[in-house]
Amino acid sequence: MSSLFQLKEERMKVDLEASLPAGQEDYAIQCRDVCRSYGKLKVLSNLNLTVPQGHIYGLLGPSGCGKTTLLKCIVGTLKISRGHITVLGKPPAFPGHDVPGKMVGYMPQDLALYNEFTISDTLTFFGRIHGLTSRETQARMNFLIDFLDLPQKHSLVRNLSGGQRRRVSLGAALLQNPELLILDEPTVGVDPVLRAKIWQHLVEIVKTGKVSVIITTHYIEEARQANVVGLMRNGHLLAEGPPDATLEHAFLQLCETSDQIDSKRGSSPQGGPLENSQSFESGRDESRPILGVGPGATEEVPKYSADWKVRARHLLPKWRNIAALMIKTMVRMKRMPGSLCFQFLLPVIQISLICLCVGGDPRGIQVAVVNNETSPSAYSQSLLSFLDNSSVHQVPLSHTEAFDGIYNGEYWGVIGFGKNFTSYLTKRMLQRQVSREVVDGGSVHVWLDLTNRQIALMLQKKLHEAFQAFVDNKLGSMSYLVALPIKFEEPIYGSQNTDFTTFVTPGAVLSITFYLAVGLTALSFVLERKEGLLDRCWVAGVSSMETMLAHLFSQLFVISVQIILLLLFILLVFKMPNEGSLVLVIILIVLQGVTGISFGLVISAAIDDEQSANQAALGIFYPNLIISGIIWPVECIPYPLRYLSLALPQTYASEALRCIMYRGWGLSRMMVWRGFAVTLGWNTFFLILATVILKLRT
Ligand SMILES: Nc1ncnc2c1ncn2[C@@H]1O[C@H](COP(=O)(O)OP(=O)(O)OP(=O)(O)O)[C@@H](O)[C@H]1O
Repeated sequence: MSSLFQLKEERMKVDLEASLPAGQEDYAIQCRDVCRSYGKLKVLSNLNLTVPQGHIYGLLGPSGCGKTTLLKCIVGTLKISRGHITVLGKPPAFPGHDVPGKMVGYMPQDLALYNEFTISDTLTFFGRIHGLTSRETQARMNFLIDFLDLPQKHSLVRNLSGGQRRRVSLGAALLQNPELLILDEPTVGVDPVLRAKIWQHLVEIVKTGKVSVIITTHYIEEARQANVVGLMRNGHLLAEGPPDATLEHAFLQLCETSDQIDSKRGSSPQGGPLENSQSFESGRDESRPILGVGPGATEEVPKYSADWKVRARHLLPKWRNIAALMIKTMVRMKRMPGSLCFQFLLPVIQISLICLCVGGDPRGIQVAVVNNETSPSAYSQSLLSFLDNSSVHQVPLSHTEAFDGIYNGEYWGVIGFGKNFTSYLTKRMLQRQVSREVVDGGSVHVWLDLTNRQIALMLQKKLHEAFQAFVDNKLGSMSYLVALPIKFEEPIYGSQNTDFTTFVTPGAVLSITFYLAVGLTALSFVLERKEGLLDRCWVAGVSSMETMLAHLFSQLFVISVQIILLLLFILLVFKMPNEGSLVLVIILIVLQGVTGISFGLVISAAIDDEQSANQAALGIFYPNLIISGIIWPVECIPYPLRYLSLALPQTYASEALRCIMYRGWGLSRMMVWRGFAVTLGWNTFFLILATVILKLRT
């Protein structure tokens, strides 16, 4: 076995050295001592690989050996923990270098296509990102549709078969005629005739010497058409060299050897299978492939540094990419009208339900009335006639029936009048000194079921209002003698009829806008990341900043429509007062929406799957809603928790919105600008946090 390897090693070394020039710039890809782990799992271990310029490099290896991980490191979507990678002469993501960008065509293993797009939309989108003119895109599209045997260009991706989708994905990678093609299993699920055609195309384009290809495949017969083949196992390259008839045999033998070694390592007490990598063959450096060492494996990797101006330009967002992403979002919205209507109407439905169901006066409350006065002209009858009938439903009963009823939960209160109520009340007005019995007999007696505080408070309020109306209308000039010695003057702000709905609405508007923005952002980003779309756009040259800005601008459009509908409803339909500047109201709500978007970005940066993202969004929903003083005033929150409440994004913002709408205040008031300042502070914090998490997680 070892003699076979030695023989092959020497022959392949000669082949490669004969066919490849030695300059650094002649390598499309160079990987030197590359290591990458997922947590404790070491996936790439001191891997060395060289893709010569103008060659097809076939990467073979059993499932799970790290091929996809290696390709992700090469395109730069994953950072390596150690080692060096150069792609077309520079490290991936080097400032001013078009990798990621139009120099690479990347076909990821996941299909990474927008399901709501047509084939034409898909290719147009990637054409825009690569800066192709519409004529160039159209010409390439016609060629690719014909070459890849794709259905009508107006067919929706979601209606295509698995193989057709894979071909569209390959088409997107080939679109801009890149210098380097990185293809992760492009021929899975493709019929043999088309597979042969794809390989023929790859062979043709590399013949120009300007295009290089690295391709992973499980089909050994395909790999024979590559110029160089790399055999990978357990995170390192076992062999690298030109393919020949014994390739399959060698590969199987290498895998078997590696299996035996793995089982020996597995039984050793020292860590996982890849940790002890020195003993593959005694005395052999495992970072060097057995069958051949790609040219330049031992070369020093040069240090790369970029001018600060190039770095600064590299960081600036490209409007072309932002526009392409925004058009993409608009096209997707157009293709999902149901979802768009839901996004527009949901806030209106929510706020309408709040205005209709929260904070209003209870209606039709059953109250037992025990009136021991029988005369129709008695004061008790007159007083009861002033009681608001829509809220309080009076049920005349005997004393026993009334108390049986309230104990059985049939009535919320009992209103009782003594048989001398009228004469005692008159005495209270006319006589200078009255006995306790007269005061007691001239009072309305009320027994309440206080288990429902809102109903009890409403009954008290309605009785006070009825008594005041009775005193004002029936007792004439002497009325002041029985009036309460407390007088509420005209309110400074608000009106006598202000109900709890008025308090709740501004906070509710802010929290609805905030949470919808959180949910939609987190969900769309998590799904796009899960489906590999974010990575694919990134490899096409779209930066995280451009993705975030494009999402922000598109989402602002949705938020604007939501806010217009919300304000129309609360101001015109539910007649909420607005004494202040409508512009300030709109700006504050929009800023809260942006805070929601930035928080959604944090969730999507930190979390990979939609279930966990949903849990995170739901997990903070109720605590934040309750502690922010939206449903119930902050003044009721116990102290340690109140400090937390004041730090939350919606507490001061809700207060500011109430001050603008109900007090007519402007930005010169601390309670107003504080709401804006806290909102902007949270915005900045969330955006920085999302960027940091994204950077740490690549
Ligand atoms: N995001 C991740 N988090 C943790 N482990 C991962 C992650 N992605 C891949 N792995 C693990 O890394 C190892 C290599 O995976 P990779 O996808 O690179 O293999 P592969 O050679 O491309 O396999 P296949 O041929 O089946 O596509 C596997 O053990 C896999 O479970």
